[in-house]
Amino acid sequence: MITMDDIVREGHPMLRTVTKEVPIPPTTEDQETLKEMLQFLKNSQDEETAEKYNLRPGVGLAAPQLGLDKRMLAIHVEDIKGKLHSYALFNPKIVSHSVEGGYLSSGEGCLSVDREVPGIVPRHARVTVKAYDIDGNQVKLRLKGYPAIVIQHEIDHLNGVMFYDHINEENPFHPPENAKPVD
Ligand SMILES: O=CN(O)C[C@@H](CC1CCCC1)C(=O)N1NCCC[C@H]1C(=O)Nc1ccccn1
Ligand code: NI
Repeated sequence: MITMDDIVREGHPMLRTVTKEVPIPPTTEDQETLKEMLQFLKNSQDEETAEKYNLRPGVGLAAPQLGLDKRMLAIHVEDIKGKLHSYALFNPKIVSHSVEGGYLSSGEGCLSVDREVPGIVPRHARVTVKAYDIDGNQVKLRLKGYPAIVIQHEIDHLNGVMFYDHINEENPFHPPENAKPVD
C-alpha cells in the first residue's frame, strides 16, 4: 500500500518534470499503480486507517508525487453538495475551461510540501477534461467547484507546476479579477 514514505517532497526533481503520457491500453502495472493511488486517498480519508498508517488526509494524488514520470492522477473528493467525485485517470488533458476564475478561500497545500504557503491560488472555475479511465476507455469530465480545483492541482503536478507558483507575490491574498471562491 502507498504510505507517506512513498510521497516525494519539495526538492525532488520529479516535482519539476513534465511527465510522459502512458501507453493506452494501459499496462497491468500502470493499472495497478493507479488503483493504489486511489486506494491511498480512500485510506487517508478513513480516520482509523489514516491513524494506523500515519497518513495525511488527501483529496488528490499525481504519479510524480510517487517519483513516477507518468501522466496519471487520482482524485477522491466530495463537492459542496456532498456528491463524491472519485476518478483514476491516465493522460488527462484540460480541453476547455471557463473564463471565470475560481479559488479555495483558504488557499492550498500539497502532500509534497511540508510547510504552509499562504495565499490565494487562482484557477479556472470550471474545466472540461478528456482522459482515459483505468480500463483505457476515453472519458470526458466537466467539473466545477472544489473537484475542479483539485483536478487542476493534480494536472499541474503532471506539468511540474506547484500550487505556490500561482500565488501573487505582491499581494498573496488579492483575489484575482473575475474569480470567485468555490467554497
Ligand atoms: O497533489 C495532491 N496533493 O498534494 C494533495 C492535496 C490536494 C489538494 C490541495 C488543494 C487542492 C487539492 C491535499 O489533499 N491536501 N493538501 C495538503 C494537506 C491537506 C490535503 C487536503 O486538502 N486534504 C483534505 C481536504 C479535504 C478533505 C480531506 N482531506
Ligand atoms: Ni499536490
